[in-house]
Amino acid sequence: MTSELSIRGLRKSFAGRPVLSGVDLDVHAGEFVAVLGANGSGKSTVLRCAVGLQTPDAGTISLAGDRAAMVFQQIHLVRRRTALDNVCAGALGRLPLHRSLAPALFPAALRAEAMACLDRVGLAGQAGDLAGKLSGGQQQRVAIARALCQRAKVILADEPVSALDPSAAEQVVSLLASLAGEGLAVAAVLHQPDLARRHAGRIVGLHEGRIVLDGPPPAIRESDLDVLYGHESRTPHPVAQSSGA
Ligand SMILES: Nc1ncnc2c1ncn2[C@@H]1O[C@H](COP(=O)(O)OP(=O)(O)OP(=O)(O)O)[C@@H](O)[C@H]1O
Repeated sequence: MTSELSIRGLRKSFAGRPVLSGVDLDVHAGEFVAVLGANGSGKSTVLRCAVGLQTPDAGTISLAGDRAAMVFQQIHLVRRRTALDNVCAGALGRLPLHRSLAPALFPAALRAEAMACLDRVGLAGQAGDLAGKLSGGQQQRVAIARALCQRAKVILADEPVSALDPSAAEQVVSLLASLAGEGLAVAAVLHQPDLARRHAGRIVGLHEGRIVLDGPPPAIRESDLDVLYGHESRTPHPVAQSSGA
């Protein structure tokens, strides 16, 4: 398995308080990793460092491709633009400036690519709808299509379903799993262990800035999750790293 994202010895402190204390994590092509952990355990900081939104104090982050794309809980679409225009925005960084200034100037090839991305998330039929008129789940799928339009091989999603109802959440997590099935490397911070168990190939648990669980869902015991979320005082029993790391 190819490691598309490789994190080694990641450390980060805020105002002298350690938040990450040496995180090692690989995410491979074709893999959907769910990152679980209590509030404040450092999950978002790992993803934000991986995508370059935070600067680590120490450690290395290696990407096989040239970038990772990020999907957030706050979806950040331009509500008054169509779904298609929003997806095109994922490609703005690689357009010449004069082509990027307004949607009417976007090249036809980009529109076609954005359409294909919308099709991958099951929303080709909503391409012309204003983003602000779509449901929350549809908006998150548009944001995922926008990430696909960045042509990244790694998609990192930070609580992508925390604001969605259970049915939309299921759909979005299932979509992330299917994109991994197409060969992308996908990691998502989730606060829903049941969704992680149903859809992820691997669960990684963070506790006080360290990875303390790492394995396929059947290897993760309920008691391990209890410890992760602070229902028990002992540290979780570590699970062996999945193959290929
Ligand atoms: N930019 C920042 N400045 C100061 N402190 C920060 C910053 N970003 C994160 N922190 C702190 O670092 C700790 C870990 O934050 P992080 O967002 O990574 O945790 P998390 O596991 O994603 O939590 P949650 O589940 O609540 O989103 C928290 O105590 C948070 O307040």
